[in-house]
Amino acid sequence: MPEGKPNSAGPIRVALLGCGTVGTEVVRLLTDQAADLTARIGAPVVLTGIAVRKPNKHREVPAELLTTDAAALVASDVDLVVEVIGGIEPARTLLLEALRSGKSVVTANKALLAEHSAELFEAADASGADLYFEAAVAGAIPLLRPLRESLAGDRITRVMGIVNGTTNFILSGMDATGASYSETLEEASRLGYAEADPTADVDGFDAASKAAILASLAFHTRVTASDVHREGISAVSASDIAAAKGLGRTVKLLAICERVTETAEDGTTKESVAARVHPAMIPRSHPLAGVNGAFNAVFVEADAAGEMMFYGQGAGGAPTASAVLGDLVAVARNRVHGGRGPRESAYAGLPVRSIGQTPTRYHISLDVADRAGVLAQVAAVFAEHDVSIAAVRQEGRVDDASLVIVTHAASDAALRSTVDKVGGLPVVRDVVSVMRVEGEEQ
Ligand SMILES: NC(=O)C1=CN([C@@H]2O[C@H](COP(=O)(O)OP(=O)(O)OC[C@H]3O[C@@H](n4cnc5c(N)ncnc54)[C@H](O)[C@@H]3O)[C@@H](O)[C@H]2O)C=CC1
Ligand SMILES: N[C@@H](CC=O)C(=O)O
Ligand code: NA
Repeated sequence: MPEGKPNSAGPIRVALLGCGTVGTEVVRLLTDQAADLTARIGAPVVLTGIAVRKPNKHREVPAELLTTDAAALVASDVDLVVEVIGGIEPARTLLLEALRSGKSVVTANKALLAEHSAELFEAADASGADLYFEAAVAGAIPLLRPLRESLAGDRITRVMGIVNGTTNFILSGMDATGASYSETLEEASRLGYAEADPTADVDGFDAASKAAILASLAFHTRVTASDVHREGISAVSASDIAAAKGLGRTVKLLAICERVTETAEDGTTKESVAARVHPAMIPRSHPLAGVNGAFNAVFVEADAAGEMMFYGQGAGGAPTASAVLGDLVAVARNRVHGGRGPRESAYAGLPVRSIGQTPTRYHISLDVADRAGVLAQVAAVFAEHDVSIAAVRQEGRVDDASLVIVTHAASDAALRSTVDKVGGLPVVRDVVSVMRVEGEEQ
């Protein structure tokens, strides 16, 4: 259907690709809320087929709609394709096919969007179809629509928060009850929070994809997952959590997307963007410290609006399906009444900086010999590498002591070589914990 042309012909015909945790809930909401959806859209929604891989698996969905031929379903007479399969292929090929033939797409697939949004948007533009993906970042929380639409008149400078429910569930469990990493991960999978391969969660790939999507929207620049510095939580130990607690902090996996403005000597300014995902210690008084379980929370800072916080359920079948349905209604309304949602906006084309160019603060906890001069030796190594110390705490025990150091902002490379050298000092028994620090005054 050409762009903007209203569909007064009848119902909105929808194909659903995938029927796992999210897909099942999408079908439930479409069924339970059919009358309200019809009233809100101005036309009934008809689910014409559900593409699955295992048709004999028990599901609470109409069996007669199931098909294993996703390509044929996409090629059939539908207005809208909802994709909740996940992963790159076959989702990419199916959605390109749908968009090229003028069918609008709603997807929750952050992995795909963080790698292939350019070709997906190109295909959507060529046919005048819509591409909506609110569920792809922070589950139920309306975040992408505010960035794409509500804040389109402002200048966003920073987007920072917790965007992965599984890792937040694990870290808050470790912090609150000392629960083990593996037990909590199993529970997160059972509750439908984790990705099909939970490595995507714990190694930070999922959060990095989300950071790429957020940075692209916030800074009108194409940022892909490979542009995002990524560290997961698999190296976060019970000692890190204990060290954080001892300092009135907690550990969270953060996604941080920043607009960086540098002023040259001649007064000219140069802008770039930086995006990173890593565990960080934050003060327990910080609003993100109280975000527990599978909840997500994201701060957005913009020049005119100031600071905003978006909070809610970031994972799980029903919360994610809520976001999918919201997009489905928006796209269906566009079909019924004419018009089209926003296109990709990558006009700014800002360069993306590497983490090496983005200084951060660090917490380092060392087991050291309890003897005079240890602090001086350790401090000398920091000075030698130009890593400035902001605070030091030393606690003596009978024959050894712990030394906790918090640095001022330092580059990743400088910090790594400092820690390597400090770890080799004869007076240092063990480097107990090294972690970035966020959310405090510099
Ligand atoms: N579970 C959650 O909390 C959230 C998930 N998402 C995203 O939503 C998407 C779906 O996630 P879940 O429902 O949790 O995953 P899931 O693994 O529970 O469901 C995916 C389903 O797709 C099926 N599938 C795989 N290949 C297929 C194919 N070729 N044709 C038809 N079906 C196929 C699988 O058998 C599975 O049943 C993913 O992109 C995920 O990243 C986004 C936000 C939250
Ligand atoms: N696996 C993801 C699901 C939602 O995006 C998460 O844990 O956040
Ligand atoms: Na969302």
